[in-house]
This record gives sequence, C-alpha cells and structure tokens, in this order.
Amino acid sequence: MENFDDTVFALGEVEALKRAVAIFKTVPSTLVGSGDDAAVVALNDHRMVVTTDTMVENHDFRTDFSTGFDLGFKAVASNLADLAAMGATPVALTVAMVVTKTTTQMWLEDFARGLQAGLDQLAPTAEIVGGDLASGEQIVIAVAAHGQLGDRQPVLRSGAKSGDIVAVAGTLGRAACGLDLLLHKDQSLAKAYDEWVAVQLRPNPPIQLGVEAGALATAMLDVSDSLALDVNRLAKASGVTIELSTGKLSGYAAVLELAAQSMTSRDGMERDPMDWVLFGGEDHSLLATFPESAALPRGFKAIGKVVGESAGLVLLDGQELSPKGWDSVSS
Ligand SMILES: Nc1ncnc2c1ncn2[C@@H]1O[C@H](COP(=O)(O)OP(=O)(O)OP(=O)(O)O)[C@@H](O)[C@H]1O
Ligand SMILES: Cc1ncc(C[n+]2csc(CCOP(=O)(O)O)c2C)c(N)n1
Ligand SMILES: [Mg+2]
Repeated sequence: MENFDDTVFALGEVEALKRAVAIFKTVPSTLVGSGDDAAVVALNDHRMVVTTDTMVENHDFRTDFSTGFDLGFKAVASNLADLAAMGATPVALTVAMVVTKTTTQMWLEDFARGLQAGLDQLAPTAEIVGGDLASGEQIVIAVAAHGQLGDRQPVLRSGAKSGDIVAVAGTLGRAACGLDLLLHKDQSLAKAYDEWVAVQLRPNPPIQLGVEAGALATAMLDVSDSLALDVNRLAKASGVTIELSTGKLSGYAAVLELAAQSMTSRDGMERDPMDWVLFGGEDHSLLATFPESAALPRGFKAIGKVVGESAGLVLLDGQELSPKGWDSVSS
C-alpha cells in the first residue's frame, strides 16, 4: 500500500503552494507577486517579450533521470534561453504545473528550489511571480517567461544578411551525449561522464552573453532541438544560405570523444560525437549572426558564414545539411 501522507494531494493546494512559494525570492520589479489573482510587474519599456515552454513526463523527461530540482532548473533555463535569444532581459516567470497523486511535497519543494537556483544562476533580477497547480495522470511543467528590451530592438530569426558571421555561445552536443549516457544499458557510464549528464539535466545557457550580444546580432535563436534544425530555421526565416564547417565544430565533438568510445566499447554500437553536436538538442546555446565588419561579442565563437540569399539552405563543408533534430510532437 502506498503512503500518500507526504503527498501534495494529502496536503492540499493551499498548504502545498504556501510552502513551495516560500522558497522563491522577490525582486523590486514585481509590484504584486504570487498570492493575488494575477501578478503585476514593472517594465523599463512599453514592450514585453513573452515565451512559454511545456515539459511532459515520459515525453520530455523521466523522473528516474531528473530530480525535482533538475526539472525546476531546466524549465527556467530553457525559457530564459528563449528570452535571451530575443536579446531580452528576463523579468518575471509563471509556472503552471500538473502533479500526480503520488507527487510528494518534498519533490514539489525540491522543484521550487531548482526554479529559484536557475534564476539565481542565470537571471537574478527575475522572479517567479505566480503559477498554477493542478493534478492529473503525469507531471506537466509549463513555464512562461517575460522579458524587457530597454531601448533595444528585439533580435529576430529573420535578420541574417549575406556576409554575416554565424557564431555560437555555449556548448553543443553535451546535453544529447548526456541523454545517451542516461539511456545506456551500462549505468556506470552516466556516473563516469557526469559532466555531460549534468548539461542534459541542468542546462546552463549563456543568458547574459545573449543579452549583451543582442546589441550587435542581426539574428539569433537558442539551439533547443539541434544545431542542424535550428540553423535551418534561422536560414529559412532570413532567406539566406549558411555555410558551416566541421573544422570549426570539431572542438565541440572532441570533448565528447571519450564518452562515445566508452559507450561503444560496452555495446559495440559505433558513435560519432559529431552527430550529437549536429543533431542533438537541449544545450540551449545561442546561435547568432553578426556583421562581418564587427568583432564577435564576448563568449561567441564563429562556426560558419552567411554566403548568399536563398529560400534557406544550410551547407556543411559544401554539402547540404539535413535539418534533423528533435520534434516535440512526433519524437
Ligand atoms: N500552441 C501555440 N500557439 C501559438 N503559437 C505557438 C504554439 N506553439 C508554438 N507556437 C509558436 O511557434 C513558434 C515555434 O515554437 P517552438 O516551441 O518550436 O519555439 P522554439 O523557440 O523553437 O522553442 P524552444 O526554444 O523552446 O525549443 C514560436 O514562435 C511559438 O510561440
Ligand atoms: C526522457 C527524455 N526523452 C527525450 C528527451 C529529449 N528531448 C526532450 S525535449 C527536447 C528538445 C527541447 O524541447 P522543446 O523544443 O520543447 O524546448 C529533447 C531533445 C529527454 N531530454 N528526456
Ligand atoms: Mg527557442
């Protein structure tokens, strides 16, 4: 017989929320925070940048891989990456979630600590200003994030120009390698390469670098579904051809080589770490284009070039790169 005494279900919505919300820190821009019918937030501009992202248990995450803390951190990080990709500074987030009859209050509070840790590390000026708690058959986490631009223009996917440099801030391939380590039949590998597993569980996107780069970038997006897919989205939106070179990407793959070899030695399946770099998602790094004449902003590394106008073509070493990656509905 399961013991439900320590579950969110047993405690009830009001008490469960009271304890979880107590974990969140407040910031000055929140005029009315969690507790009323809606929150009220002060912005430094008349425009608001809004994004949302949903994570569903057993589709986007597994509770045997991720702790509540991990999921809170990841939910914040992935939403902040979308704001940063617009060049926006994060201000306020809401967290709507479905928990199950067996979700413990300890898990919920661990999740809340993960949300706050994500903000502490990536956007200390932002606050969790509200949310919703419902119950259902599996855990669902839906975060909405709101940001501001000050006097800047938003950085769209559609602004890349012929001649621009294509550059990345943050890591590539590590989160996908981490997921394969977690899924590997030899469980000792996830411990041996815990640095890559950590990127999968708690991605660390370069939020501040993205906001800074927003002043110069002609286009930007976060790499959530795969480099190949997301470069393709940028190329299509901008109507340009982008040329990448494996030489510029080899450093991202090299650090994952040992993990690939260890996995292969245990199951005999050949792996090329470049596949994680090109076709793996979830590092939430920032991919941007910059005018050729300007120096690249701090933290950005050139991986390719915009070579001309087209309906949106991506070439890798001169060959068309197929836009393979994560599809959140059909994967
Ligand atoms: N249900 C929906 N209603 C309206 N617009 C939607 C809906 N779902 C997605 N969109 C829009 O479609 C676009 C692509 O969505 P998607 O979630 O792939 O964005 P993304 O930046 O690639 O996400 P992420 O970085 O979280 O992977 C976004 O502009 C998003 O707002
Ligand atoms: C158990 C488990 N199964 C699959 C995955 C892979 N995965 C989930 S979401 C996503 C892309 C970003 O999503 P979104 O576009 O919604 O931000 C990817 C590649 C995982 N991490 N854990
Ligand atoms: Mg995005």
